Amino acid sequence: MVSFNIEAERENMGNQNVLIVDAFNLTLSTEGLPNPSIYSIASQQKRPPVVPCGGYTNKKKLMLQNLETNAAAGARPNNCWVESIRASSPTHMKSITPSLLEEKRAWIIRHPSALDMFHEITEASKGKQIVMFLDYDGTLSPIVENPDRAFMSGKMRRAVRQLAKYFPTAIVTGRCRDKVYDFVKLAELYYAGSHGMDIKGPTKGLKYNQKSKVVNFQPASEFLPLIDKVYKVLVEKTKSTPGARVENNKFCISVHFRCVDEKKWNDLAQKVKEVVNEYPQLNWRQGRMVMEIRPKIEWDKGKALEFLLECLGFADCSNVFPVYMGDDTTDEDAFKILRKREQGFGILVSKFPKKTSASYSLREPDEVMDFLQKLVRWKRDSADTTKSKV
Ligand SMILES: O=P(O)(O)OC[C@H]1O[C@H](O[C@H]2O[C@H](CO)[C@@H](O)[C@H](O)[C@H]2O)[C@H](O)[C@@H](O)[C@@H]1O
Repeated sequence: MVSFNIEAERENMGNQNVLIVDAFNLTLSTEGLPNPSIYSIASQQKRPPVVPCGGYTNKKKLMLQNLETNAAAGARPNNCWVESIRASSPTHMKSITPSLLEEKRAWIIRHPSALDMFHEITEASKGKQIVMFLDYDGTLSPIVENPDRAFMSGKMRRAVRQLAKYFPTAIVTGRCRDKVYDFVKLAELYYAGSHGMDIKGPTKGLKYNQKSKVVNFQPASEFLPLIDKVYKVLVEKTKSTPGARVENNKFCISVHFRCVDEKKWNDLAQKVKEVVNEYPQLNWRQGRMVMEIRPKIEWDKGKALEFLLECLGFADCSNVFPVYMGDDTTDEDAFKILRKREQGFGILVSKFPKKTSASYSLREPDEVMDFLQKLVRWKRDSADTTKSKV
């Protein structure tokens, strides 16, 4: 018998109702199962389930159908929710077995290390302007229990500062913009806080493109009073759950599960959902051990990336090469945009195989730093070569 970790994420976005089940993370007996490659189920009412390729045993089929039914009914089965939260931020790979290792190898072939593929990446960028987009938590800073103490190292800050000397660089985060600025402390960057709902350009002058505009954009500003109100309601409602923490991210709210006893996760999720259900203008998504409550508007990290490219004067350019690095489900919106535009690359930061639209992977923030430093050296060296030829 082989057991897998679980990841089942329900994205509850507007009228979408999507359940993604990641087979890497699904705790199932896989005895006699075919290759459990990554699959997803789009669950929309009245639409028949999309059955994953390949045959599955009845037991697995049944479980998938149950998940489907639950998602369509707007409910998440309790054990599924717990597993989904647990797997949103795995700390170790359970039961490493030959077939799991095989899966991991197959995943790495599909999403090779950006460090190993450095030459290919820089070759593909030749003649184009690289623009860097960096998520914060789990990408520039390691994941820690206390969100107020998610500091990035001095070495990482130096790497990002160097990076911004050569490439337009933006921090794109779920956090409140001011808070992430307090962590990063670099005035020469663009910052997109609250999942891109609060965007501001550099306050210290780096001008990369004649056409670049001054940036100050808040597409969800009318939601501010509502977010403040719901934040207070959530603080009140969750105060009886030991370890629960509610974070006001200005245009969105995070409810943290990381320090809550696993036995209380269902209960906490239920409380949060009850509050959110009271406000049809809001919805929620699951992040790493967190529920993120936000305005129901068509705006996300992917839209923020496109907006920033436009501000930088690269709206309809073919000579731009955006690179987006992130570790979380919300970063997938940006990875998808890059795929759609067929420009640049997404790099997923994860030690564990995950369903992703990113092209490459890096295991952890230290590898992100190595990649950024390498990019700076490459750019510097190519600038020196050009100079010596002149
Ligand atoms: O878009 P991001 O920059 O990745 O922000 C997403 C959430 O990040 C933070 O929470 C995460 O990091 C915490 C500190 O390491 C960790 O304790 C938590 O479990 C993670 O979910 C931030 O605190 C949240 O508000 C953001 O929504």
